[in-house]
Amino acid sequence: MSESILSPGGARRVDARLESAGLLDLTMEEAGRAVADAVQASFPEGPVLLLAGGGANGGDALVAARHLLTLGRTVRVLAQPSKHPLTRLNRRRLRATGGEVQPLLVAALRRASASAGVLVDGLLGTGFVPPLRPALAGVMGALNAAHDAGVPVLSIDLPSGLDASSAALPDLSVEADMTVTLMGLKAALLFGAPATRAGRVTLVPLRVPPAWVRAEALATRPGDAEVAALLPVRTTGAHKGTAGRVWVVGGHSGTVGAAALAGQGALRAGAGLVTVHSLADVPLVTPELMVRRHADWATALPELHKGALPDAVALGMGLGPEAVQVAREVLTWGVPTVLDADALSPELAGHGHPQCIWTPHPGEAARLLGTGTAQVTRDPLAAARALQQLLGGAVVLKGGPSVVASGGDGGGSLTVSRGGHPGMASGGMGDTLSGILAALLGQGLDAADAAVAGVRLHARAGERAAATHGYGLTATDVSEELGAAWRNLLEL
Ligand SMILES: NC(=O)C1=CN([C@@H]2O[C@H](COP(=O)(O)OP(=O)(O)OC[C@H]3O[C@@H](n4cnc5c(N)ncnc54)[C@H](OP(=O)(O)O)[C@@H]3O)[C@@H](O)[C@H]2O)[C@@H](O)CC1
Ligand SMILES: Nc1ncnc2c1ncn2[C@@H]1O[C@H](COP(=O)(O)OP(=O)(O)O)[C@@H](O)[C@H]1O
Repeated sequence: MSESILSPGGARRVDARLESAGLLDLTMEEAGRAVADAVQASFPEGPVLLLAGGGANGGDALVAARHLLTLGRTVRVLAQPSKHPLTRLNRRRLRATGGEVQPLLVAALRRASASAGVLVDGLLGTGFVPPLRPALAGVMGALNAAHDAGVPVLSIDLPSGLDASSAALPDLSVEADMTVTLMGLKAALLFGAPATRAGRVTLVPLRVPPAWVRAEALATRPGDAEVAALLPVRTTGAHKGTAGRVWVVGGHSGTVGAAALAGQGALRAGAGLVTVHSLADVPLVTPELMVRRHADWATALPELHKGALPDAVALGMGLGPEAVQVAREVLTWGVPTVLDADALSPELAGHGHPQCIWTPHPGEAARLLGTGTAQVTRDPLAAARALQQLLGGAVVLKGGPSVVASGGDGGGSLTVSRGGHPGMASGGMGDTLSGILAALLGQGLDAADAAVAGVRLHARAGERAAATHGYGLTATDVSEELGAAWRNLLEL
């Protein structure tokens, strides 16, 4: 199922709608109950120590405490004073059902955590506005010390101290083993170092009208069944000429492998016929690949243009200094084109067309946007959107996970890919992706669908290959798993 990614502002606007419908109390009840169920399922032993901040995140913790009491757990709650009406109401409800609430003091936290079976972090959620005030810094330090001493930590909505919409790690944040996030995912749970603070993330969608959440979503994360529905389907009469003819334009002295890997990726992603065009000698990594060596691009490109054009092109992988010039000319053909590596230049802005897919990693994205890599990785969703506006077509901002931005009416769409594996951080992995994307374009998908499906296929193949090769994963290993990955997606 597709999941929404919410900004703090978006979450607040949904809350406001719930409040005006008189439903916010019920939603907090549902959230707190889901937290209690998660504690019960994942940390069934020992006393539960809950820390409640003054906002609704603390309110969720107080509701959870009440449900845990009714489940027979030993519960201890340390809470900050609160002005939030629902949080105050739930503090009264907890007391009325026999629960005790004590002030949130560092010394009390240290004492209580020594015997706790699990610590529930309900200090700060999406309402946190950095920088952290010193009073809570001591509490969070003691909480992290308890975690380091072996007490498992479950965070509500997101680890306290993280800015929900940022992939930059603050100086101090809670380190959780598990995060129960509510209504939608948060960027901080998906990208960069903050995501590593969250532990295992479980999304509790809450029974909120889905249209309210969708209307506020920054981006979505499609489920595998939705991705599978995008994949091309062949009739029994399919032949190599109808399964997509792909050209790879790339390779240069010293980087010929890049073009070969893209060709291999295209073949394994179902392209009927794949030809690598290069000025260098490209290794025939697989005999099914066709390779044409040209003397120079100035002669080769007009000649190629006179003949039958392919269904898709992947361009730029190891292509070298002439990449921009070559890309400019190939883009005039109007053929669906993937632009990668050396073809990712700001000089090409305005030269693309709607059936282009641009595939920068964060360093290339920074070069395209005229900014720094840190700025791209701090907010990959904003960077992907800005790249799409600059370049048009679809943009894949690569990473773990990758973001796909595409244009269209109503501002286009942003999606975040699932899965992948850190073993995919090895040279050539992006070349394989370019070949996959070109293969999907060649089989008739439009740029937006090819980007979403291709990125997931690549990630799934990476997961499969990593099960055998771990961190020793190569791009070739990933290519070899593409057929099985495709079948996996269809079987879900
Ligand atoms: N529909 C949903 O998704 C639902 C969401 N729900 C939950 O609501 C949560 C959002 O709640 P929220 O808006 O009340 O904010 P929250 O995260 O508790 O933070 C506010 C508290 O933090 C404090 N504080 C702020 N900045 C600070 C700083 N720099 N340093 C120190 N303190 C700081 C601030 O203090 P104050 O400024 O008031 O003095 C106040 O006490 C959300 O994450 C989810 O858990 C559920 O209830 C069910 C429905
Ligand atoms: N930690 C990770 N988790 C998931 N995918 C990853 C990870 N690291 C790299 N990848 C994927 O591997 C590919 C690397 O691309 P790129 O950096 O362009 O490699 P190259 O230029 O060597 O071909 C991208 O598709 C990226 O999403």
